[in-house]
Amino acid sequence: MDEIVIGIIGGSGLYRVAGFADAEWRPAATPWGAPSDDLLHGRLGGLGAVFLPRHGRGHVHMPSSVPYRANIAALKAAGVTHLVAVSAVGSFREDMAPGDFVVLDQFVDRTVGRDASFFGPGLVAHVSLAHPTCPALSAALAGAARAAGATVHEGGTYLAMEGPQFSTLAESRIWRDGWGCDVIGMTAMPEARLAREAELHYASVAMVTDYDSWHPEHGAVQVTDVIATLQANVDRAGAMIAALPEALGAACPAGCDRALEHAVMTAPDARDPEMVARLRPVAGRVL
Ligand SMILES: CSC[C@H]1O[C@H](OP(=O)(O)O)[C@H](O)[C@@H]1O
Ligand SMILES: Nc1ncnc2[nH]cnc12
Repeated sequence: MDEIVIGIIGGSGLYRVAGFADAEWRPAATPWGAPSDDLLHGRLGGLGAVFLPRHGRGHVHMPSSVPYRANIAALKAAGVTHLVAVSAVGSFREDMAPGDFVVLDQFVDRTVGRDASFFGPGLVAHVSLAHPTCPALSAALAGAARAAGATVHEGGTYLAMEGPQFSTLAESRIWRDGWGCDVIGMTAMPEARLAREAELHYASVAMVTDYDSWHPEHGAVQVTDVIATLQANVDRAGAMIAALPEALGAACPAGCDRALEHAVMTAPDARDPEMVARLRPVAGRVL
């Protein structure tokens, strides 16, 4: 296996991580602009590690305006091979309670108008997204979350809504009762799509903060509930991240790092040279 570099995208409430050795914030630039913030480079349990707060320090980016492509491209360019996304979610399930961690394995995308691919006219590619997360990294992440003392659910379907408003009662009921989704948030898409295009091993852990709007015995979600639960969980999230290097080990059986192997459709002589140059930082391996 090539040298592992762990990437962490911190969601709402997770704007910094403690425990990185040799930590240094450094700016980054990509063909898709600047990422949400500088990247925190360091070492974690002997491995290279890079942290990026999805909304920026101080929470300045809306879910709709997070520069998702720049974020994934900057992490890839920083050498990240294994990417863990952390996010806050509402729960559609009684047994996925506030404070619990859910290691996601599926996503339903209800976002609109976000830039969801690195590819485009002049360089067309179609990766598989049937299994959007890396099974080996997800198992390691679940182990790390357990080691940190969290109640962990392995597997869960995340409904990605556009936001920024929370869902109506009718929407909440459709996604829960009709579509069978487990949790809801506003950011995992297009992040998961782009991680796959960038051939990263990708795993996503959702921290449940509320029961969205459907639960008859809980009031509809308010941002104050989300923040209160996140504040109570931030140390646990930090402990999970610290435990990750030791939990890693099993080789990926899914070939996440070769996702582009047969994905590019555009004939070599029909490719737009500018697109090819732009794509090199994320897809250079197959171009
Ligand atoms: C602060 S409540 C709504 C906000 O929280 C989640 O953020 P993230 O996914 O980055 O943890 C949700 O997606 C919304 O952006
Ligand atoms: N109920 C909810 N809906 C969307 N995003 C969320 N983030 C945390 N709770 C949420």
